[in-house]
Parts: sequence; structure tokens; C-alpha cells
Amino acid sequence: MSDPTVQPVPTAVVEQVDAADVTLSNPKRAVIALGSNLGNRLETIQGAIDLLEDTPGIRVKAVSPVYETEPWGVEPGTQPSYFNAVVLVKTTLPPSSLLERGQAIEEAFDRVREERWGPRTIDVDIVAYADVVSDDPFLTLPHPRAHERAFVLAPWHDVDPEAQLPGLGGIAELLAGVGRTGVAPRADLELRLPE
Ligand SMILES: Nc1ncnc2c1ncn2[C@@H]1O[C@H](COP(=O)(O)OP(=O)(O)OP(=O)(O)O)[C@@H](O)[C@H]1O
Ligand SMILES: Nc1nc2c(c(=O)[nH]1)N=C(CO)CN2
Repeated sequence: MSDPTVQPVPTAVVEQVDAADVTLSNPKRAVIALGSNLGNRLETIQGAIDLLEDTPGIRVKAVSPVYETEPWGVEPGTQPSYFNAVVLVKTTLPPSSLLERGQAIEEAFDRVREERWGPRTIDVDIVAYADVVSDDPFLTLPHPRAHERAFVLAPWHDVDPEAQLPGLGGIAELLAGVGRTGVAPRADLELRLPE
């Protein structure tokens, strides 16, 4: 997230996640992770990206390569593999509205919530919003497990190798620490940056 047209903001620890100062003239950068392991995974992830771009107040600035990844956090062999990608956006929405838009997109793809880390048509996670740090359970920032997930760090690193996770350090170092086992780029497949 090193776009020079966006003003960097100092790291802020906020009790209310929407304490970040966002105005039309002061858009913020955010990092969104997408994952799918049910249905047509590529089409669904592309559809979610297109719906993000169709949202007033969100512009998709970069789309990562697509990765095929082993399900994380569950018994091996119990779920289909995931497709994962990361998009960088600029947004004038406050963090809570960005999360709500992500949840509406999950609903548009009939996401069902049954078990923790269960299979899903689409998952839309807010990985980071500017440099906001928040422990609000409704929206924890940065995402509390992003730093240990190669399926987030690897695609994010492809589109922004210098990125930092506020409070946790550079994503290149975090990725080197977790390794790339079970996370493979699908060079035969491509996601589109919306026009
Ligand atoms: N950074 C965040 N991004 C998305 N959801 C978050 C975030 N922080 C907190 N949440 C909350 O987490 C709740 C559960 O989200 P979800 O069902 O997508 O979890 P999950 O994808 O199964 O697991 P994980 O949180 O480990 O990725 C949401 O209702 C949301 O309010
Ligand atoms: N490989 C992979 N594993 C997961 C994923 C995901 O997107 N990719 N999402 C999860 C809950 O967010 C749990 N486990």
C-alpha cells in the first residue's frame, strides 16, 4: 500500500473502530482477503471483486494472482481446497461500513455460516484499514489471524511487497516465517482488475 496519492496516517489505536477520520477528500487504503472453497471458486471471487468496485466509496486498485490453498485450521482432507486472493482498495467508507459491505457480498453469494472455518462460497475479510489498530470483536484490525496465514500473506506480498501489518511488522518477514507450504499460485488462472 505505497500509493503516493494517499496521505499516510499515523498508527492509531482506537477503541471505536470508526474513530478513523475518513472523508471524500481523504480516502483510506484497505486490504481485503477473499477466499472460496465451494462452487465455481474463480467466478465467485471475480464476482466479489466486481461487487466491491460497484460500491459507491470503494475503488479496487490492485488484484493479486489467484492461489490454490489447503484449508487452514481444519482436519486435513475434510474440505475442498480454497482459491484465495487479496485486493487493495481505496475507500471513503468507514471501517464498519466496509465490513458490512463485505458481509452483504458474502450474502449475495449465499454464504452459509454453520461451523467455525466451515466451507464457504465466499469469505470477505478486512485484513487492514489504513494503520488502524482495533480490538473491537465486530471488526478487529488488523485481522487477528492474517499474520499467520500464508494464504493471505502470499497474494498480498505479490501486490504490495513492502506492506506492513500495523503492530506486527513487514509482510515479507511474516511470510518468510510462516512459509508457503500448501499455498500455490495458479498461473493458469487470472482475476481481472475492474475497469
Ligand atoms: N477484520 C475482520 N474482517 C472480517 N470480519 C471480522 C474482522 N474482525 C472481526 N470480524 C468479525 O468476525 C465475525 C466472523 O467472521 P467470519 O464468519 O467471516 O469468520 P471466519 O472467516 O469463519 O474466520 P476468521 O475470522 O478466522 O477468518 C464477523 O461477523 C465479523 O464481525
Ligand atoms: N486455505 C484457506 N483456509 C481457510 C480460509 C481460506 O480463505 N483459505 N479461510 C478460513 C476462514 O476465514 C479458514 N481456513
